[in-house]
Amino acid sequence: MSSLIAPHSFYISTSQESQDIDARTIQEFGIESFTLMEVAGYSAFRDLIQRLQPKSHGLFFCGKGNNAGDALVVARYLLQHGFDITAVFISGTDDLSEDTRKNFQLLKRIKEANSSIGSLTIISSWNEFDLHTEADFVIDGMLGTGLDSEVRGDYNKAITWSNKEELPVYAMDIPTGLHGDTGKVMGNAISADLTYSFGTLKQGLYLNDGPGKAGEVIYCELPFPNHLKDICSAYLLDDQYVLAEPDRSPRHKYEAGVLYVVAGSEGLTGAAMLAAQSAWAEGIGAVILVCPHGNLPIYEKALPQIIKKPIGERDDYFFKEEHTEEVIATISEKKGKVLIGPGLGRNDSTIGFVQQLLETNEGDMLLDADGLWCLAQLKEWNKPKASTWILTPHPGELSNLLGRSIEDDHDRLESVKTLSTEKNVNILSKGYPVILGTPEAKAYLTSYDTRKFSRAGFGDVLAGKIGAFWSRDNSAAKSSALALLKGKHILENLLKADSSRIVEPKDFI
Ligand SMILES: NC(=O)C1=CN([C@@H]2O[C@H](COP(=O)(O)OP(=O)(O)OC[C@H]3O[C@@H](n4cnc5c(N)ncnc54)[C@H](OP(=O)(O)O)[C@@H]3O)[C@@H](O)[C@H]2O)[C@@H](O)CC1
Ligand SMILES: [K+]
Repeated sequence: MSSLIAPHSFYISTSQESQDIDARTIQEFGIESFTLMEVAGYSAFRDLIQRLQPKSHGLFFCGKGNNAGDALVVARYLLQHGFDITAVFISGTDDLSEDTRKNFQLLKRIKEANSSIGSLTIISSWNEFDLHTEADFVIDGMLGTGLDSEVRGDYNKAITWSNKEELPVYAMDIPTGLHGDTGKVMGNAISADLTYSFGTLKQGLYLNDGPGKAGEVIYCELPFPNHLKDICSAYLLDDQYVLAEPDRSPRHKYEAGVLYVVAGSEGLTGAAMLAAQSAWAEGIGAVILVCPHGNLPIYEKALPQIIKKPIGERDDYFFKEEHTEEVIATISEKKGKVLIGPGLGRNDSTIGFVQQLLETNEGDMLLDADGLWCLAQLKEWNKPKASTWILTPHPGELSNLLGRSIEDDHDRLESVKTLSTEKNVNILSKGYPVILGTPEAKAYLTSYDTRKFSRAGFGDVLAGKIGAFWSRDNSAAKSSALALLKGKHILENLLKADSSRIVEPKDFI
């Protein structure tokens, strides 16, 4: 069982899922759509008013669907607070959705009733909009989850105009033109500084072009009943719910966790060292490096604190099939987790060794680097029933495991969900975002910039950390999440001290 229970504010939905939750809240639960729109707009307003210059001038770009209605609610509140509002209806005002039409009436009515509030200017088509209009900010209420194809007509012009101006842009729900599921730009998309995501976080905000287009994402709660939100199966990873690290004060050396690192052939010992050092730095009871005997002198010198278990003969510099039994006996000595892969190499006999180990070792295994390559060569994955696996592929390795290329991050998300469920494994798919898939068909996405971790060596450090956390905490998902968040915190601190700093794997040990 996955132990990561995300609070509802971290639920990620597809457009269809959010429309279903909307519809069921209205029809089954009995909250009217007009009320939902009011709550959406009001919660965006509450945040916005703290960011905007008092009584400044906002341009509200509106479509004709409910996304525009959200923007008009914001406009009504800001108008009452003395802001000047220019509402530009890209498709005119004749064909507005029912709730949006009502909000349009309310906006006009509030101005008519109060002459002392801000000014209200209505522009009924893009053609009537003066391109030299001076304003302080843009509210994007053109298209939300209703986007169904590449952006059409004057929306394109409004997006291009906005992207050329230097004004801050605040998007309602999704930046116009960004696909809510894939995060791809549909021909053209507005670049927002901030996006208010209503009711659930929209998946597209975190995939492909999403992070670049959405800017900061703020979740706005809507009165959806919790049980309806449970159709979501993706979540944003966050410290708030990934529980604090397990207790670091060991009662007995081995009770604080044992990690076997099966790694490091000749010429590739650096990877094994990074992984072992990274795990050791987490203060676990023991890190036991299981290595080909010939490489022992290198490790004796470089890793004095780490227990070494040399395998085979003094002239064995890589793992061979004949080592399988000895390795199984070694990793069965004490209860622990096994990290296999860093710097193993791809010798035929090493591949045979790894494959035998995968099929016969009943314990829990974390497969990284060459370990994944060996797995990908197998037609069938005969994972022993009792064992839990965590796989940590980068996009190329994920492609190998799938036996096909991956188109983009949306494809990667779908593939990780399917593969982890079908194969009953945990998959930590590296990339931006990192996607953590569990056998229960749940996916957790990182929200910070993981691109700094793409250089060689970071994978070994991450694998060491996951292994260390896993050796102390029995949940594969939580261990993976703790390791990711640890990297995030270290990165934030390093960049706080020096924002231009080039980070290296050893910074994260
Ligand atoms: N439902 C609720 O309870 C709540 C919903 N909420 C809000 O509603 C939003 C969803 O609203 P929605 O479903 O009305 O769709 P929306 O994004 O406004 O656009 C639809 C219009 O766009 C048009 N159009 C489509 N594709 C296009 C393209 N490529 N290029 C150009 N035009 C295109 C299409 O017109 P067409 O041209 O097809 O006639 C259609 O009329 C959601 O994101 C959230 O903000 C919140 O208030 C909370 C409660
Ligand atoms: K929008």
